[in-house]
Amino acid sequence: MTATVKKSQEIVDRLRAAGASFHANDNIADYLEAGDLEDLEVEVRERIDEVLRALVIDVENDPNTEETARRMAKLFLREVFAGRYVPCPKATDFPNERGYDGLIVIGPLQVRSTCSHHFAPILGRCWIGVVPGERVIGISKYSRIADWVLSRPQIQEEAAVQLADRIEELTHPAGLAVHIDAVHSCMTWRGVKETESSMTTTVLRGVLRDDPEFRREFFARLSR
Ligand SMILES: Nc1nc2c(ncn2[C@@H]2O[C@H](COP(=O)(O)OP(=O)(O)OP(=O)(O)O)[C@@H](O)[C@H]2O)c(=O)[nH]1
Repeated sequence: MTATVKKSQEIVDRLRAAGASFHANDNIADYLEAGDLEDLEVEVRERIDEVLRALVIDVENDPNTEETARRMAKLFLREVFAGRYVPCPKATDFPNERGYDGLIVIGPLQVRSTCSHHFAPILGRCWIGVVPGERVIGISKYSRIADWVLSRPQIQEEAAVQLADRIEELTHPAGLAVHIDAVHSCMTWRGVKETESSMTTTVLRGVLRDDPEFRREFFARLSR
């Protein structure tokens, strides 16, 4: 093993010493140091190269796959799983000065994720409903935070709860709804090949869970 191949173990040791969870959909940015991601990218590239060779692909002579390990390392660490390795986007909050107490619905937000089980893409739409409390955040931040939570290996139920938790921590709303409707390519592209099916999940909190009028209004406002 080269020195860089030990980087993941060094980070795992740090996480274990801190008692921190590092499941596929956990964010570990607080435990990374300057230069770690660059070293991890080298390590992941080397290990994926081994996987390609184990798949009996001639990475030395096939011009289409000779750079695939490098591309996949970047894809995982910097793109589709970036939400594991970078901190939550900043969301400035503002006072809800005039006391707006109606429902705000943001969406559909385009969401992209990856299922933890087969690492197959998940593509879908997300709607966020908020009945504000004393503070509000800019509406673009819902999209940024959704992308941060979903850019990890996920299962949809946990993604919806993680997204609701983060919005709740940031804004302490009187009511919150997170609705995701997504197509899982582990079901459409492989396996049962159910090409027409999607999965919907809804997390309801506060008045959006307890008040039937708010709940009805949220579902009525979802644009299909
Ligand atoms: N609950 C839940 N299940 C999911 C999600 N994404 C994928 N799955 C399912 O999780 C299961 C994966 O575990 P296994 O049943 O061990 O996988 P498998 O034998 O390859 O399953 P098949 O897809 O039926 O071929 C599959 O049934 C997937 O369809 C998700 O977000 N939530």
